Amino acid sequence: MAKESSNGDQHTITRPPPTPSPLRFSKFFQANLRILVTGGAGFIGSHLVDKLMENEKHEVIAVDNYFTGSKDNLKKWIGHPRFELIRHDVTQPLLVEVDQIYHLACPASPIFYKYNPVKTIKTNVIGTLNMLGLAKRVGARILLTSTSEVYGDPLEHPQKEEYWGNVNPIGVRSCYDEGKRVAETLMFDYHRQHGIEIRIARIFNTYGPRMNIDDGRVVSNFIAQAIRGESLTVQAPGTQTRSFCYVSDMVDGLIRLMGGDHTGPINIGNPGEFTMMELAETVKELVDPTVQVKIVENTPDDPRQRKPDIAKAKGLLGWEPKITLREGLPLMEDDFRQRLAVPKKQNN
Ligand SMILES: NC(=O)c1ccc[n+]([C@@H]2O[C@H](COP(=O)([O-])OP(=O)(O)OC[C@H]3O[C@@H](n4cnc5c(N)ncnc54)[C@H](O)[C@@H]3O)[C@@H](O)[C@H]2O)c1
Ligand SMILES: O=C(O)[C@H]1O[C@H](OP(=O)(O)OP(=O)(O)OC[C@H]2O[C@@H](n3ccc(=O)[nH]c3=O)[C@H](O)[C@@H]2O)[C@H](O)[C@@H](O)[C@@H]1O
Repeated sequence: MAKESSNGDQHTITRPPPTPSPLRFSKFFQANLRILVTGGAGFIGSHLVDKLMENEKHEVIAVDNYFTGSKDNLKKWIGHPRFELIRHDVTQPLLVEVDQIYHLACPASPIFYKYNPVKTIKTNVIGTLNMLGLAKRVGARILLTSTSEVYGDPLEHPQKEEYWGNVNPIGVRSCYDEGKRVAETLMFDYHRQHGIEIRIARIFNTYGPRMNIDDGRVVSNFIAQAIRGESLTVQAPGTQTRSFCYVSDMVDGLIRLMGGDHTGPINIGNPGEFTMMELAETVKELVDPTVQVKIVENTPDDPRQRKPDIAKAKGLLGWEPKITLREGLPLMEDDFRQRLAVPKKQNN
């Protein structure tokens, strides 16, 4: 049986999806949807859990090894009858009965994914294989949170989903960007070979409350530095660009992608593009105009520019971001001030 994929593109399915068990089949119509979120104790994962739990017809299972995530992010759900938290490493097989899988587990900040690159690539490859095996066994739909880093240091700008990327296969970032590229390949191979229902989101830089204060990513670094009265560390040359998406917009995009008819990959991100120097100046203006900005050394293979083309997300999912950077940064500042116990000065 050959059928076109839901995107109407060249991806051919060779087998129909596995039939859900009779109990789960009836549940689709009568009872709760059981949803697994891997990496559920992390930054995006915990916001996604919050949103999924708002629907009383959802049961949510969060799985995490707490490498970069924390139980604290999920504390309001622990003990809730529709919620379950499992300490588990996705590089090991997982046996649960679920209807949907949001597969987020993977360290995302460059300083963390470079800390143990072999573990990062195992998480991307073996972790994704395990979650696809689970999806195959139970007939669940699975969504992978891939990344704009699959475009590497892009030679096309803005980046469309059709662009194949410019990625260093042996660099210090490869455990992450090549790891996610293999994860995407595995998703499509399971889709074509076994008929698994897949969804792939290519996420562009996302920020918001609950990021680790010492996460190392640029927005969390600048906000924490400005609150502490330290210099903002702009990595040279400072003209490199990124496009920043607020976390509630991201979660909305992921849920629409999971619920829709399109496999993706689909870019989910905010097309507003800023140089790192512009970002530093904006944080300085909003948080503390007296802090200094200093140029520090950069790390190898840092992409020079990044901006999503979101025509597919708009057209196929009816999604576009709502929160601008100037609206999102103060929401993150409030959260960081609370956690750092540094109230805003009256004259700021
Ligand atoms: N935030 C972004 O800007 C961004 C951009 C592109 C893609 N993504 C992707 O989104 C997902 C979530 O990113 P995030 O920003 O929330 O990062 P995060 O580090 O806060 O969350 C990742 C979570 O995965 C968990 N984890 C890591 N390895 C694991 C393993 N082997 N087994 C089980 N759990 C494991 C961590 O403990 C953490 O809770 C990641 O897949 C990341 O690649 C994020
Ligand atoms: O969106 C994505 O696809 C990827 O984006 C980020 O990777 P990166 O853009 O390198 O994120 P940051 O570490 O926040 O760096 C962004 C830019 O800020 C600069 N930077 C970083 C930190 C800092 O203190 N100062 C600074 O100028 C970096 O040189 C870089 O140019 C995420 O960390 C990845 O998980 C994600 O997959």
